[in-house]
Amino acid sequence: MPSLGRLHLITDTRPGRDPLTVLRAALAVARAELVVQVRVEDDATDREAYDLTRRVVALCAPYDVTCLVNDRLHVALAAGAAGGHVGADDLPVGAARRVLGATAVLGATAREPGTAAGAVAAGASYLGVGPCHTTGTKAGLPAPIGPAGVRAVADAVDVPVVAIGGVTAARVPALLAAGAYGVAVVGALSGAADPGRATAELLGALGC
Ligand SMILES: Cc1ncc(COP(=O)(O)OP(=O)(O)O)c(N)n1
Ligand SMILES: Cc1ncsc1CCOP(=O)(O)O
Ligand SMILES: [Mg+2]
Repeated sequence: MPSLGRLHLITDTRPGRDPLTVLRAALAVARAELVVQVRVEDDATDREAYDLTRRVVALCAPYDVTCLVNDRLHVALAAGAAGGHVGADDLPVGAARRVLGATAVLGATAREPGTAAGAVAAGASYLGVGPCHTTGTKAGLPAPIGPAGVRAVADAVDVPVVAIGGVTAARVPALLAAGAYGVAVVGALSGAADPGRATAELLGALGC
């Protein structure tokens, strides 16, 4: 399995956003430190998810950047992505591993140590842990777990912990100190006036 990048860019496909422009800017700066997760709105069609993923895979290939697909593992397989990410409302981790195969990258969402250990035992190769901080990107989430919550999970598992939710460059040091391996962001790049510069700031905070 290839080593995992530390900066995970999750696509923002809300109306008015331009995920491919943001991706191009981030790729040029981050190169192989980047992981891209294609995440579409729940009401997007599989065809829309597939078309976007094909374009992302093509953009990532020259940089040797890993492309993952959120939730829709059949889209990941069909579009030639390196793997996927599942949470509590998606396929169970063990089933996701069977779908993707032994060598794929498989992320699972965890907010507490017991869930995290179970996900790793079932085949997760990394964990997305959060929300760490308040986020305006996804509604209906439980209260933020903060760096202390990240530490509790990181202490319980031996796979990379990727902190998510309200992550900014300024918040990265505390997350790393809590045991995070990397971070996943939507708004910090999608909402940035200069996504290339924002990528550089996040990488600098990550020590990349
Ligand atoms: C890296 C990472 N961590 C967590 C999530 C959230 O996944 P999930 O809980 O399934 O929620 P949705 O993203 O599907 O709305 C993630 N996507 N990536
Ligand atoms: C999908 C998801 N799951 C937990 S927080 C989150 C959204 C993160 O977005 P942002 O980086 O803009 O806070
Ligand atoms: Mg999900």
